[in-house]
Amino acid sequence: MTARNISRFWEWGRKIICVGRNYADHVKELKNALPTEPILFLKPPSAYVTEGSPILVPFYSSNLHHEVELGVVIGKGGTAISQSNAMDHVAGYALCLDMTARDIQEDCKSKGLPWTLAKAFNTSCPISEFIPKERIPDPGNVTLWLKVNDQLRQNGCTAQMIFSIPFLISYISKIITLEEGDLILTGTPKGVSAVQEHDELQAGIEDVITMNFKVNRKNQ
Ligand SMILES: CC(=O)CC(=O)C(=O)O
Ligand SMILES: [Mg+2]
Repeated sequence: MTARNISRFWEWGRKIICVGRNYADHVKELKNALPTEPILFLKPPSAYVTEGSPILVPFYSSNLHHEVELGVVIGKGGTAISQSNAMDHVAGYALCLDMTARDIQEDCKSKGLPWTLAKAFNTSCPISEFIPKERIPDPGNVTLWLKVNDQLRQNGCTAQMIFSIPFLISYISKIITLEEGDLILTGTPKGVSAVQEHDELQAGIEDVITMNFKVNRKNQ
């Protein structure tokens, strides 16, 4: 059997674990309460979409939002990983969008229902190429940005995260065993907004990477 290549981790069928409300400015813009512990939810591997394929608006939503996030790709699995060892479990990073059907999320929140329909639909996790760990020496201090049709909507620094990457790896791995190829989405800074069919999204991490996606017809 040929060895699998971590640079195509999205083909492995591993977990996508997402952290919500990890930036105070985004918590404020959505009028949510600041979390005292990380808020976690999952996306299935079928949520992945890579450049060249479109983001599809789910047929049941009329308010699809972008959320630009730093993704952490796990290179070495583990359970109850300590914060001090956490970065040894990281293979690299990916720039990610946590596409969110905001109208559906608000409805789920008001009814006390899970966020699956709002967060886990096909193409809800656009990702960049794999970024080897060495290319981001300090993931706790990099700037992420996102433009819609050339207009800057999000521009935030990972230094503003409420829960750091080592803390998140340690916290998550006490609850959900991490495996090689898993991806952790670390939350979005402020500036989330709606996208429409035919919009063009561009996002980047400083001078490390950029990625482009088109928004396309409804996903049904
Ligand atoms: C309110 C949210 O959708 C939480 C989330 O995903 C985030 O990044 O924050
Ligand atoms: Mg998010």
